Amino acid sequence: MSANEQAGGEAAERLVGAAADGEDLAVEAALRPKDLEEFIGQTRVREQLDLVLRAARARGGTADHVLLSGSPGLGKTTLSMIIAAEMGAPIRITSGPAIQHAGDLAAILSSLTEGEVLFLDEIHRMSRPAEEMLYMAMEDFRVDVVVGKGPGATAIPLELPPFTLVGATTRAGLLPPPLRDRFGFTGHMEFYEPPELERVVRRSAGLLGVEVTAEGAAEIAGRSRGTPRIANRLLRRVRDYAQVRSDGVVTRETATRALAVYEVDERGLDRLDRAVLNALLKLFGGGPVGLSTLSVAVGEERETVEEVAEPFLVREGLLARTPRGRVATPAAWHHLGLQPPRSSAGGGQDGLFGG
Ligand SMILES: Nc1ncnc2c1ncn2[C@@H]1O[C@H](COP(=O)(O)OP(=O)(O)OP(=O)(O)O)[C@@H](O)[C@H]1O
Repeated sequence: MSANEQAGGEAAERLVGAAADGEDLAVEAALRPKDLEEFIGQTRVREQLDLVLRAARARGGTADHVLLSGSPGLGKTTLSMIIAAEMGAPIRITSGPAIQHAGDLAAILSSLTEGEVLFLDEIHRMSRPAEEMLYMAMEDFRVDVVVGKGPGATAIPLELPPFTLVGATTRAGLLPPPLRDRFGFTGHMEFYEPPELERVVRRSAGLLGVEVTAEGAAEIAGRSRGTPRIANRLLRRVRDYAQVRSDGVVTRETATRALAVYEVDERGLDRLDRAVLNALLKLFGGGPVGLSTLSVAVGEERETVEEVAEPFLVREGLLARTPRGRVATPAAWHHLGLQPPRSSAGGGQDGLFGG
């Protein structure tokens, strides 16, 4: 298991981790919007996709291949299902890591029906030979199936029905250009704004039969790190709290109390995030400090700090990665209610953050 996967696994266990955990998988199907109209936010991608799909429908053809990039939990799987639904087509779901041999991909491709949507999650993690087979399949709707080995091996061409590939990746930059170029449309999914997440929370509460006030939804939305999956997960934990400790209604107060129990603060930071900031501010005066030293101080693996905690802290403008080490921003001091020391306030010292 790579450091990346390990960190991803850790993330899945966190209440604010963006990767899906077992409970998410069980309830997500019920919470997924079924068409573009119902899909909240992502205005640009939604409008662009709407045009692509309408045009394909008007031509009576199959939609172009679509690449969706963006962090986990932003709705890539949901959008792929919507694409299939809008095209009135069935969908087949698989992922890059599940396709280790070109033969695995050939088996899937050869069983597709005309117009079917093939959703390939984590497309950047496919094996090289499978990737090369995919180039031809995407462009010419044809694959060469190699039979036999060594000098006697022969390639048997196999015609495929036209299909739509929807590829999803957290890192579009990792895709080889020949693969990227074969997608007719690329949609980049952004993190959601709090009002959009508020709508996600209210919609999900409706589907789960949970009563939520506008303030309650806003409180959960503000702690959801721009991610619908996290918003839905926090909603379920707040619902539990509301059922056990109050009258079942999710208000601002129940949300605040429940998320205090789960150690998710008003900005969506959890125990690990705060431990990193605390160490950086209290032990190292705001930095700069090296990643290894910081990790030892927190009692976590280097990879956990770097891949699980830091990306969100950087995104939130609380921590900066500089050539000299990790540095806290003035916002970090403010968030933890601490006063930056005048002379050694991390970036303030060298004017990185304007003193
Ligand atoms: N725009 C949206 N409106 C409402 N709910 C959404 C939206 N986007 C995502 N969700 C909800 O968030 C959950 C996670 O979405 P989804 O599984 O599509 O994310 P993903 O990007 O495919 O994640 P991963 O990369 O981990 O596979 C789903 O339950 C879905 O209901």
